[in-house]
Amino acid sequence: MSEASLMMRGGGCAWKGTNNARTTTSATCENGRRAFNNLLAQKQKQRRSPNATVKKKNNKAFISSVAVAAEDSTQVANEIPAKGTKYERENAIALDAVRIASTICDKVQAQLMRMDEKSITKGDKSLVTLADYAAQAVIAWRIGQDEPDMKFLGEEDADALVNGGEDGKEVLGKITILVNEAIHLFYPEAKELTDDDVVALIDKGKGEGGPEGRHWILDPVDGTLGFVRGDQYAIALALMDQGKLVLGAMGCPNMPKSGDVLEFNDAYSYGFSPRTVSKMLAGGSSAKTDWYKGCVFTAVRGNGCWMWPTSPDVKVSPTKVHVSSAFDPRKARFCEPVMKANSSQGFTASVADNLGIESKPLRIYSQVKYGSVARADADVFMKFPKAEYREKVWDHAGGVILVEEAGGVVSDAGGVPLDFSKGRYLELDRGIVAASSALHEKLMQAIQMSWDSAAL
Ligand SMILES: Nc1ncnc2c1ncn2[C@@H]1O[C@H](COP(=O)(O)O)[C@@H](OP(=O)(O)O)[C@H]1O
Ligand SMILES: [Mg+2]
Repeated sequence: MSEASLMMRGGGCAWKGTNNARTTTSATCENGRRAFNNLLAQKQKQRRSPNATVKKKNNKAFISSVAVAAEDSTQVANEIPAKGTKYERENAIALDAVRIASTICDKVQAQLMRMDEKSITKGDKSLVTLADYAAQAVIAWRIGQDEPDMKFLGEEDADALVNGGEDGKEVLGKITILVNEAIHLFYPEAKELTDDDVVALIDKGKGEGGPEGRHWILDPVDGTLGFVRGDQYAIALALMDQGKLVLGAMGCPNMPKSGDVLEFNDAYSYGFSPRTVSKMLAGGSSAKTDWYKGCVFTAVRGNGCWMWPTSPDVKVSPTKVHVSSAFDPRKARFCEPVMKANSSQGFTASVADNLGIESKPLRIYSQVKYGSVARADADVFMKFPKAEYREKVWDHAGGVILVEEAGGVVSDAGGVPLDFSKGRYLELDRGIVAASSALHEKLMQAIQMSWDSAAL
């Protein structure tokens, strides 16, 4: 089906769940919006007040990075993202695909929070949910409408569903319902998909990648742990052409529009736990007509990084975002994984210390961290996994190009850019870092100092 024959229904993106689900979701959204606004108001009051002493040291860096973001993130008159570039069509497809998938993730995350659904443990002990499978299927479907012969490398496959007996069948049935609902929300005329169609779409992700030709790379729900905890997660899509990343589209349905509330540590000082706040924010962002959370970042090589509202119903122009222009590492703010098991927090603390960073780390689940660096909520991202851990391409592809196009540098700990053309895994020197080019250079020196004094 060509793009022209896929009719998008104008204006109607409210989720068509059962009445019950709808009422609960909108009540949750209303609470979330209220909690968000309260938190933001307190933040702003604190910033305005000359007597504000709470976490002053941390806030210095925080205020400077917010100010830089406000200054640099401009709406560029007459500039339309990706227009006239080689990947203009693919950019539109990727944005659309991620937006459709976001409606699924929103719905499933709200179900998980109400305990109407559960996560599933895969053979390798990692978590998966209905949303991981359904989001991969709709993204494969949307790309396939324009590129039936696409090559696709995704995190999920349908083996456990197909070989899972009655349980597998039941889960697959639920996924098929989610997939059809989401597709029809955007394309009411689209053909109803069967369970077999959905299996075939999920399994398109079994591609191997590599240096030749074009490959779409997808993590349908990156940061599944954040997702099941009602926290941050990302739908991370990228296109690689002849071994090079050329496009990224990353949905962050729970990312606050303002970086203020991303501040994990500070949430405690307002009487909310981060979990409470994010639970209240979870779900429902695609049905919004205002914009207080949720965004999709897109980037085409050479065309900058852009931030859009998650829902096409929010009629706001995309904003071009830039990495922080902070030059003094002492004012910098760094972000890292929440889970100690995924990155050495001792090592990043030592690097931060060498750089003179004064503020606490911003701990965020998933590739939302790359989005945070791209729009200058944070100045630096660091991840140092255990030596035996092999990073997968889909865990970074969508996010890396966003930071690069926002003016930043992403590399391994030896300063070498990441190579996504080697199949499903990345070959890395120790860890991954992202920062503005000015800070990246200093970061490399600080890592070496820490490395020399204490090996991981
Ligand atoms: N032991 C480990 N060390 C480093 N990364 C790990 C890991 N186990 C899982 N991960 C990866 O870390 C990702 C989550 O990133 P973060 O910790 O920054 O939130 C996971 O993505 P998924 O949740 O999509 O599987 C997974 O790919
Ligand atoms: Mg992942």
